[in-house]
Amino acid sequence: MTSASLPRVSVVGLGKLGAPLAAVLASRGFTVIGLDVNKTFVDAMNAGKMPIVEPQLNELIAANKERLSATMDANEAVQKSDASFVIVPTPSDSTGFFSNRFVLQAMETLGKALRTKKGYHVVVITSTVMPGTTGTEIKAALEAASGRKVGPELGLCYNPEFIALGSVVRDMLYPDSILIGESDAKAGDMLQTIYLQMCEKKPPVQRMNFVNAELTKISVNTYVTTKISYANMLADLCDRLPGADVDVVTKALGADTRIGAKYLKGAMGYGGPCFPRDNVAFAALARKIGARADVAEATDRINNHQIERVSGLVAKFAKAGTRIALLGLSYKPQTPVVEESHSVKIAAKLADAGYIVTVHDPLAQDAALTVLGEKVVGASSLDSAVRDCDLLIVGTGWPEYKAIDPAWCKRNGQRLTILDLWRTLPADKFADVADVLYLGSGR
Ligand SMILES: NC(=O)c1ccc[n+]([C@@H]2O[C@H](COP(=O)([O-])OP(=O)(O)OC[C@H]3O[C@@H](n4cnc5c(N)ncnc54)[C@H](O)[C@@H]3O)[C@@H](O)[C@H]2O)c1
Ligand SMILES: O=c1ccn([C@@H]2O[C@H](COP(=O)(O)OP(=O)(O)O[C@H]3O[C@H](CO)[C@@H](O)[C@H](O)[C@H]3O)[C@@H](O)[C@H]2O)c(=O)[nH]1
Repeated sequence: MTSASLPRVSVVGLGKLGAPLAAVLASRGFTVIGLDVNKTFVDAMNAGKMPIVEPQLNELIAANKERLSATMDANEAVQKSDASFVIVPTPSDSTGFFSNRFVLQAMETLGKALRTKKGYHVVVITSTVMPGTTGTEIKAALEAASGRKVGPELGLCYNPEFIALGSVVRDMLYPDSILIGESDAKAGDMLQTIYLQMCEKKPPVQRMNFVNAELTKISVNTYVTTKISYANMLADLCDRLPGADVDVVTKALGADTRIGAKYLKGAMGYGGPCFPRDNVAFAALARKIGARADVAEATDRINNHQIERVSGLVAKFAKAGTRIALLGLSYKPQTPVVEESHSVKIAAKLADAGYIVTVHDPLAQDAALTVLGEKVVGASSLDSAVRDCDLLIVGTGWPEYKAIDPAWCKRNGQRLTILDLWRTLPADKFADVADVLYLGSGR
């Protein structure tokens, strides 16, 4: 299809997910206009360089700027598009539910703008929302603000993305499948057309009603985290069984095609903006409607237990007052994001227990120090962090840490203990100067 014959798209919310979606759509021939309430993001998109760490994002924006613009004016965004993807935050509230307050604000502004727009328009909710809310409060807010009924003149879809930070562009171009919850076939058809043009290989498209799509999104994450917590439960067992090695066991387990090898690394557990909150929301929903969610609750409990598991291990090797260097603060390598990072939680717990904690991260050190405040000290360099500690913890498996020089670990006649929570360092390389202890490996 030529650009002129493709639906024009607006993307509401130019954050970690919205900005890459706008760039990927433009790169596949769509004319895209971004809308955000944050002027910095709008100006940055128009200047061709977003302040977001994501591989290929700024290259795609620069290469496709003739089809990509941004505005703070909802009227302009609506007039210049046929479909609007809404990708605004849905933070967890105190009950564990995702709050729709920003989505509802977006329905209000988009709806008002739609009053003066002629012709068909589809509103696509991409933000992760609680099951049962697209067809109720979100639809009602859109209809009230626009003065139109969802139907032949106004489509509504729920269409979550299954992207992981650090591979957002690739995940959008090569998804396993596309999930569409639709108000009616006309809305779903338009969204399917957009995806079949956007994705490099034509993925299977799963179309259904809103609530099934909402439940599928949250179920994918709760199921995948169940695999991770299962691997961590095994790792805990392996810690205590001489000769056991969790990597050997999970490799063999993953070879069974009913189980599969992905997301089965028993190590520190999952963090980040999505996984930890999804089990909490799932369980809160189940409680509210009188169902049981034992698996989701256990998955969350095992994940939270990882912090105790590590602090218990530290206490075996070092007393309060010991100088500890904790390397890696982001919730996974290659991102500056520290939301729900186990490393940051471990740093806080150890500092509260009286250890003297120095922290290091290639990208996330500033973000982590904002959370941790004066409890810990930020390292001036990797080498000084390693040289000036009595116990070393590798909390996030950044590849950079493989290059740590064993000479930095030399201590006058003493051997340095290194707790390597993701099995990042090659233990043999340090054999002369340090004891590298891996979690999940029975001693
Ligand atoms: N980041 C991820 O890995 C990921 C993956 C899948 C799903 N999600 C979901 O996508 C949604 C957005 O996540 P994110 O990480 O991109 O958030 P983000 O905080 O990085 O970006 C959100 C953007 O929305 C803008 N915004 C807020 N209210 C607005 C409004 N009324 N109108 C226009 N813009 C508005 C903000 O200024 C910000 O730029 C959430 O529901 C999240 O759960 C995120
Ligand atoms: O075997 C594994 C694999 C991952 N993790 C941890 O799981 C977390 C999440 O990792 P990842 O999936 O790479 O990152 P996210 O960007 O959080 O993406 C997840 O969350 C998004 C938001 O819902 C979804 O869109 C994605 O499909 C889903 O993978 C990280 O802390 C990882 O260290 C493990 O502990 N063990």
